[in-house]
Amino acid sequence: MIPPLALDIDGTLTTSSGRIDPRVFELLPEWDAPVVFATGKAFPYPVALAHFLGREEVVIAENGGVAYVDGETAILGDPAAPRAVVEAFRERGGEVGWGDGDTVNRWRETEVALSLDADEVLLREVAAAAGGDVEVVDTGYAYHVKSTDVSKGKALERVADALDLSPADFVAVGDSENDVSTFALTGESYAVANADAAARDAADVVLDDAYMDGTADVLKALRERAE
Ligand SMILES: O=C(O)COP(=O)(O)O
Ligand SMILES: [Mg+2]
Repeated sequence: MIPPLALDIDGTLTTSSGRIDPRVFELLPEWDAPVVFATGKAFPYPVALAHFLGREEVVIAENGGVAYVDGETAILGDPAAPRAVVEAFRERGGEVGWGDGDTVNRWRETEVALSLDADEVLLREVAAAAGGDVEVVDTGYAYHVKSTDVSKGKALERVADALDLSPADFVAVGDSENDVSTFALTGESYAVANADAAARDAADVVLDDAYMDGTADVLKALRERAE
């Protein structure tokens, strides 16, 4: 049987330049099991990806702060503490760094994402001063200021339950520290070759190939195994 998938987006379904790899549109529309997009990006991004793949929209956004399955949205984190940290960071001269409009944060419900150009040392200092409830996660694409009790893994437990599955039924592919909680719960976990140290350590297998080259290899192998 073809297994359900829990797929990270940035660094996993993309090219090295951050574009969605065209093989996503070949391999995923016909995948005959649930596909959960589990991302640090805001809610509309994975919804749009699922929509334009013609798939059911089953998504985890904001590193687990938002989950959507069976037409129901669950907000799984309180934005107050992360927002207060970013406010204090700004008061000390820090900049979120996305420029005017800030579509990165516009639709965020539970956390705040900052550009990698932001002052990381100051951000971590301000977050540490807030006590243990807030953490800074570096995905390689942004710094995320989030509640410590929010994770992609916890959200996957909820989504899997709604699908009458267990997280252990899933195969996960990812590339960064925000995928570690997913890797801990899924039956099989793969880190693409571009993955950071945390994801490499947590994965069952570190792939030889990077970005979608690695992910496509996993998907092809899973399909062959199911035949
Ligand atoms: O938006 C980010 O920072 C990372 O997103 P990802 O979880 O899909 O890799
Ligand atoms: Mg990623």
